[in-house]
Amino acid sequence: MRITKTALQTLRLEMVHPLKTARGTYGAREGFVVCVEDEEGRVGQGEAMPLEEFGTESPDDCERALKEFLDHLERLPSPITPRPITPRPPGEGRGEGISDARLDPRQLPLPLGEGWGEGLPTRTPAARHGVEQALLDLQAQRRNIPLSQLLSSESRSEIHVNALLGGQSPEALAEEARRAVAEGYETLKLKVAGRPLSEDVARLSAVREAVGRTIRLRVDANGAWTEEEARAALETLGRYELELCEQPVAPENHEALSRLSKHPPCPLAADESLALPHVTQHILNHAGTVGILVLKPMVLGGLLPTLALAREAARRGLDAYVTSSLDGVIARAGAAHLAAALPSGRYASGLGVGHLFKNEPGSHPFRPVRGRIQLPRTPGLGVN
Ligand SMILES: O=C(O)CCC(=O)c1ccccc1C(=O)O
Ligand SMILES: [Mg+2]
Repeated sequence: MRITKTALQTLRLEMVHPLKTARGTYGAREGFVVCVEDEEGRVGQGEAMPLEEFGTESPDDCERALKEFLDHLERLPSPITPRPITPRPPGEGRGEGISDARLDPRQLPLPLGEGWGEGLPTRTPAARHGVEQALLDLQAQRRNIPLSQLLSSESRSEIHVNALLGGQSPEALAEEARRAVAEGYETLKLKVAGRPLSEDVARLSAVREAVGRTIRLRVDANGAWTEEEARAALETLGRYELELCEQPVAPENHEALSRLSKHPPCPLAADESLALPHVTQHILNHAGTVGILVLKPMVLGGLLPTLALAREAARRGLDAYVTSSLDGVIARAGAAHLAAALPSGRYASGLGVGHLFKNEPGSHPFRPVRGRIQLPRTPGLGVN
């Protein structure tokens, strides 16, 4: 494979209503679309949508890094020859499109191995994500298989997604929750914390009352509770039967996560913590810190490093699910292919956010229907 042409475009995503989280309020998102073309005229697409407060580079650093990556790709003296993907022998667990050895950063099948320093895979994870995704799209197209199949030969054909409830008042939330359930969603997610606990109790109880007991409810505190607040909040909110809570306390505070996990009213999931490599290592090495990882490919530096982390987590008995970081269709499409290729599909993915954007394309395969995304069977990413 030879890259004959590359292109970089800016992408601005306006939100219909600002999304309020305990970490900040998002009115718009800004990033880049990367295109790479091979010698036969196929085009691969990737997205870089930095989210600095979640540990990615700034938009300026992202743009600089993208230009460097693309310049490097165009100047490669010899064609990139991705090594053939060897199927795993039967009886060795899940079949893997990409074998574990090739997920080692130094063995990446793409010319993106450099820049993996200490800690984070790269100091510019969003840029790396964009370029890697475009190259993977191209690679899957050349092999005539969907991206999910390139990532795992046993990828699932559909994934479940959660509805993200953006409402503030109990009434607005209850209405949104009813609509989501009527549409077919079985898992709902609600942002909590950053407000008095009594408000969150009223909000959660309104949602639980609106949807009944069979619907899974997850909450996300975005790291805003102190350990004591988290203990009280989880105990109180836990009465409404929570599927899990994302990031109850500050990302670096793995001691608090471990203590909270001792008698948890619901399972705990690490999200922002995974932007801190030493905390991720701690979580992997110490069973019982948290049971679930929330994987954001944009923060983790791409689909392959994220898949490597998910497999490592599975080997250590941890579960994981994929969410976007409020990305555009291209990045969500990549994340959906990845979600289909994860070792476990037990937890719904956080990829149902398209309706939050003003300029979301009208019809595409990654818009959830009845709370599910059917992965397209077309080669590559499946986005035009
Ligand atoms: O999980 C979802 O449904 C949407 C993703 C989401 O909540 C999110 C979006 C942007 C930044 C952070 C987060 C988060 O999960 O904390
Ligand atoms: Mg979260």
